[in-house]
Amino acid sequence: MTGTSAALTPPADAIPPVRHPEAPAPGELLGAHYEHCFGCGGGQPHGLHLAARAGEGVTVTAEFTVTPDHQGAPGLAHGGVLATALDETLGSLNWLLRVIAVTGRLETDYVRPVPVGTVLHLEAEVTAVSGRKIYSTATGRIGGPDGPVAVRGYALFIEVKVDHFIDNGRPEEIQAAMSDPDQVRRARAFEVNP
Ligand SMILES: CCCCCCCCCCCC(=O)SCCNC(=O)CCNC(=O)[C@H](O)C(C)(C)COP(=O)(O)OP(=O)(O)OC[C@H]1O[C@@H](n2cnc3c(N)ncnc32)[C@H](O)[C@@H]1OP(=O)(O)O
Repeated sequence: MTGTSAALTPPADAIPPVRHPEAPAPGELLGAHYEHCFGCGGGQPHGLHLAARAGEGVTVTAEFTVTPDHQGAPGLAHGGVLATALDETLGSLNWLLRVIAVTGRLETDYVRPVPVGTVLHLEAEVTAVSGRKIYSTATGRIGGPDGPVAVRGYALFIEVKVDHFIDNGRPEEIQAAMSDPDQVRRARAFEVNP
């Protein structure tokens, strides 16, 4: 069974997404937006280390290798970890819009079990924008980029100001991220257009 709730159906007056003119070129790796992000950061030994690449329009592709650290049942990926991979891939789309946004709602269909050692091939696209609301979908395939679908995700991201992070994040990490001498890395920690 598949499908999404009404909250994930764009309203009639939603508009198509507009790729930012300075978005990374199709084929370019996006890189980690924050070293300590569980989804993409290199500083998380058991994280997903998901690598996303810009596609055409407002689309991305990404890969994530399931390791023994990501198990739920013996030899199988944990469903929450797979949701994280979808969330991270969907979240990276907002970089192509150059909008700061957080996940408001994420729905997931689990279609096939995903064994440890599998490379999950993800693709995602923004389907519509309505004010602060960004609607997007993703699929994760196994056995290759054209292999069978194992997971699907549907999300609503909500645009926020950088204050969302500054006001709500733990001060230690906020201070550390803001005092990073690298201006681009400092901006991307908060997913801000540098
Ligand atoms: C290179 C890599 C780059 C970057 C790559 C980055 C990848 C990151 C991937 C991971 C992303 C995350 O995990 S983000 C972390 C997980 N998410 C969070 O922590 C968010 C926690 N929630 C919140 O802070 C808040 O609820 C917000 C910001 C989402 C919304 O609060 P708000 O700003 O007060 O806005 P609010 O008025 O409530 O909502 C605005 C509109 O959205 C709708 N709305 C809000 N929430 C929902 C919802 N759950 N389901 C349906 N609709 C919703 C409202 O009805 C309203 O519609 P209308 O009345 O206007 O029609």
